[in-house]
Amino acid sequence: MTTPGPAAYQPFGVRLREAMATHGPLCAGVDPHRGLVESWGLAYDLSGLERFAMTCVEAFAGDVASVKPQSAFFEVFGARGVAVLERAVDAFTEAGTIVILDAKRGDIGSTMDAYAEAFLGKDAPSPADAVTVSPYLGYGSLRPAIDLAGHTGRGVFVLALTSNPEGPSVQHAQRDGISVARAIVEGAAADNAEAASRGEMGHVGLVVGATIGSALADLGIDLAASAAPILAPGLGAQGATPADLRAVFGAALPQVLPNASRSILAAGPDVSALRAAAREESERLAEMLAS
Ligand SMILES: O=C(O)c1cc(=O)[nH]c(=O)n1[C@@H]1O[C@H](COP(=O)(O)O)[C@@H](O)[C@H]1O
Repeated sequence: MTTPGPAAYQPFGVRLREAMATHGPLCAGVDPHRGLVESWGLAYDLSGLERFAMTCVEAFAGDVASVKPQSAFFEVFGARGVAVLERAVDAFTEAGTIVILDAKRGDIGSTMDAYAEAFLGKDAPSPADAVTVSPYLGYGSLRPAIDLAGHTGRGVFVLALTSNPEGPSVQHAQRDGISVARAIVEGAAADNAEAASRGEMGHVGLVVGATIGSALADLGIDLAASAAPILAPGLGAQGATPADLRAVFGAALPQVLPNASRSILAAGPDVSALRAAAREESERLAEMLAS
């Protein structure tokens, strides 16, 4: 039997909706780039990494709807870096802040099963509320993570239309007149259908960059109908603005978690300044959504 995770309380989409209503939609990135760590006056070593991560915990925990630690910047320090990541994830979780771990995993189903257990399972060392996953071994290969997340009140965010310029070469490619990205969105919509029938967001989220311009319309993609929470990176450092969100997402805007990392983290290392930067951005985004 699967030991209930947060599902004992509420499904992921419901928890996320509540957190966004309370704090605004911003998902604050925790990306300890070397340049940022050094600009905070910290050494780029394990102690600097820990200080950076824990400053983010102090600034963001309980103040934003969700955070997204980028695993790569912790993995670069080996097992001890991953231990710092785990401490940060645990601290955010303890404060009730939703953690979307940006690990972008994806593999054949049997291996995906192990990744799912590692990040979302009952015995995971520091389970996240959701994890980013790559569907480029086929959407169906993600089944173990999608199902485990559903059973434990957690979520996945499936890459659909990424913010990088190389993305369209794969994601816009078509088979039988349907783009790869549209097939992924339709997969998520099918997995979220039950939640959608209750008027809720589902547990299968999608990653759609705020930088993609008119791609949704061009590819005939209906994100609103997917009932997917939509993680939208690309604000700030990658050039997208809050105004772009409205143009890109249209009717799906209420499902969008705009993500910004470097543009907010640049306000550190002062905890109050960092917290204020995140709050201001989240308020600006909430106002934009309401207008
Ligand atoms: O999955 C992601 O979060 C992601 C997908 C994508 O299409 N583009 C993208 O930038 N990201 C991540 O979002 C964050 C963006 O950081 P900033 O550009 O500093 O705001 C990084 O952690 C990226 O790895």
